[in-house]
Amino acid sequence: MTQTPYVTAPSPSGRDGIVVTGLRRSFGDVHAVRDMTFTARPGRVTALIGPNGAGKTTLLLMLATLLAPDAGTLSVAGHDPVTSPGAVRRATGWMPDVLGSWNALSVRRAIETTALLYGMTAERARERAEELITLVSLEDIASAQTRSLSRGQKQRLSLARALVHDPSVLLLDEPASGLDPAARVALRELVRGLARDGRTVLVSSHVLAELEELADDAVFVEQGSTVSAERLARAASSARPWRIRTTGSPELLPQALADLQVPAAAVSTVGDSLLVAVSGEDSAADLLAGLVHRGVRVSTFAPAVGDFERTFLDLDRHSDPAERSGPGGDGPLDPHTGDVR
Ligand SMILES: Nc1ncnc2c1ncn2[C@@H]1O[C@H](COP(=O)(O)OP(=O)(O)OP(=O)(O)O)[C@@H](O)[C@H]1O
Repeated sequence: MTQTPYVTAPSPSGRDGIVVTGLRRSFGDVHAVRDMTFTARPGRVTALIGPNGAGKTTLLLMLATLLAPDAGTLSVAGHDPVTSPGAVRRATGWMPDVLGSWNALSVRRAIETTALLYGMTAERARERAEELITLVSLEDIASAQTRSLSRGQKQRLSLARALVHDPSVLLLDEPASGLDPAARVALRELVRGLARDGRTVLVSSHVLAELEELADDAVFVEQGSTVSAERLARAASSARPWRIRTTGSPELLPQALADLQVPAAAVSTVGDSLLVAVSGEDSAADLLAGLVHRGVRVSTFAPAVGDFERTFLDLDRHSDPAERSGPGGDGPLDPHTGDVR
């Protein structure tokens, strides 16, 4: 995707972002969304993180006016999706996890048609389609029928359609799914640029590694409920593994760790690294200073996993098993696949 996105200043209503309070939605006796409360702020990318079945898509559908809540309040760009769906749709770009497209239309015509549905003139719709085709790098297949697109190409078309009316709020459900590594990097740059211009971006994914570099903020969801700030703080303060690699004499590091009275149970070996469980950034800084002081030549000293992943795994460790029966998310999340283990 190109680095020169077509973006204009978002509408002033974008200043309001997304505000969700006490949201609930059930399907029969399946409580997909039990109690969600969070804010996604303009100018920032907010990650919606949770295992399969946690209620992310159900939430996004309610924000996009496509599903009515049973209880709670919602505000999108200052409008209520229940009472003002038209205003919310004008302000919101929605990228679903699976593209529903007009199979026989070309990529170009599909975007033009979306633009016409948003009330643009035929000429403006043609211009807008070209802008977006360039933006998401679909130039080579602009004339191809959408039925022939690969999954990754469909994702790009879906994003282009979400951006047609230059929305101030973007709801992206698994946007990187099916993209190759280069396209993922381009998507990240594009989405970050859209947020920098003042848009509110809410991105759902269960692949945490993907979200680490994309998002500014995170909302964690488990079994239909957002995780409280208190539980997040508890998770953040618990011991986490740091990866340490050294050059030079291999016995120096274990010796220095012993001198620093790091318990043997806190140390494990993975490949050519040691993983050391450390509580908090200050302790990590002290440990690094201690190693260097003892002459250890440290070449790598970093958290073994990303922040989102660590927090999610810690949440799982600290959760009450009695609370863990629900419509989904019954086991810990595999941070790479997002599957429940
Ligand atoms: N229309 C529906 N009818 C019945 N149950 C539903 C419906 N939509 C969702 N559910 C159930 O609600 C729960 C939450 O589903 P949802 O799709 O919101 O989760 P998700 O977090 O988006 O999951 P994933 O990461 O797998 O996409 C699941 O148990 C799902 O089976």
